[in-house]
Amino acid sequence: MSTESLQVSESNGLTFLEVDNHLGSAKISLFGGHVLSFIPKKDGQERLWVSPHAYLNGERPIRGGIPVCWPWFSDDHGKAKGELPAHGFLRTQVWQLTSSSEDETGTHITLAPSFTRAEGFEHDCAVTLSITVGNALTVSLITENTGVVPFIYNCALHSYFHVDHIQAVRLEGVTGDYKDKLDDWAVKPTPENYTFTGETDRIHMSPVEKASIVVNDKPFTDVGSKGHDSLVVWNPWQSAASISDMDPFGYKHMLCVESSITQGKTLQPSESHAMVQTITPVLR
Ligand SMILES: O=P(O)(O)OC[C@H]1O[C@H](O)[C@H](O)[C@@H](O)[C@@H]1O
Repeated sequence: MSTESLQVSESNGLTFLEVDNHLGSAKISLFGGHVLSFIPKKDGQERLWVSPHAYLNGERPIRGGIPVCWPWFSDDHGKAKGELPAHGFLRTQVWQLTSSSEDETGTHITLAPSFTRAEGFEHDCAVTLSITVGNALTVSLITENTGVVPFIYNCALHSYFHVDHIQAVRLEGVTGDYKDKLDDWAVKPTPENYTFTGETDRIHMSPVEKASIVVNDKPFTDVGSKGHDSLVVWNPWQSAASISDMDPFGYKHMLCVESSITQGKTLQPSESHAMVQTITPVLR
């Protein structure tokens, strides 16, 4: 069965899915099950950011787009930092395209990773990434316990959003307290006027359903989340200079707003859970 809005391409040993329908276009790498681009047709403006220095050859996780973090977030795997891969082992493996279809709402794609069991997480489960490219981009990360004992996992859709200039950005809709990774996890109230003037690495513990990225006082991208327990906000600022796949000024054009489960989600046998991020363009 063919899906006319979907083309497959190869480059540097990686396979990409290129989606182009009457509502939007997107590019997805099977390495990492990783969305790289989303351009809604209504305004033709890219919503995601990929570093010009990203490794697009399978050597490293891709810097930008929507990395899939699972079954742990960051280095929260219970071992010493560096002993296991940061953000888990899905973003560095080749995924399979398991289905595709199209209708008037857009193109629907499902992907599955090659394996879900590795050092640090040895449970029976199935993971599916379901992507719809339409007026909005919807990405659902579904985890199912296919075994006979409960397990606990964390995850994130670690989206890098394109912004014209980080100093012209305000994040709206985020409330409650956050844990500040840059200040020994001190708990602080979310600023009322949420702007960016330096390195930022925060786990917001109120699972707000909609955050809005406002650029030059105009809403640009809405980030909807469901099935999450937190929202991570990250910009490396000038420490981007020490990240090998970013350049020193890369931080100016990106903001990570990550729909996340960071407090541990328990799944009983046969239970499944979907964490969903919806990226909706706001027309100017
Ligand atoms: O460099 P990576 O492993 O892709 O992680 C990039 C970033 O991801 C998250 O946002 C974490 O909160 C940050 O502490 C981390 O630096």
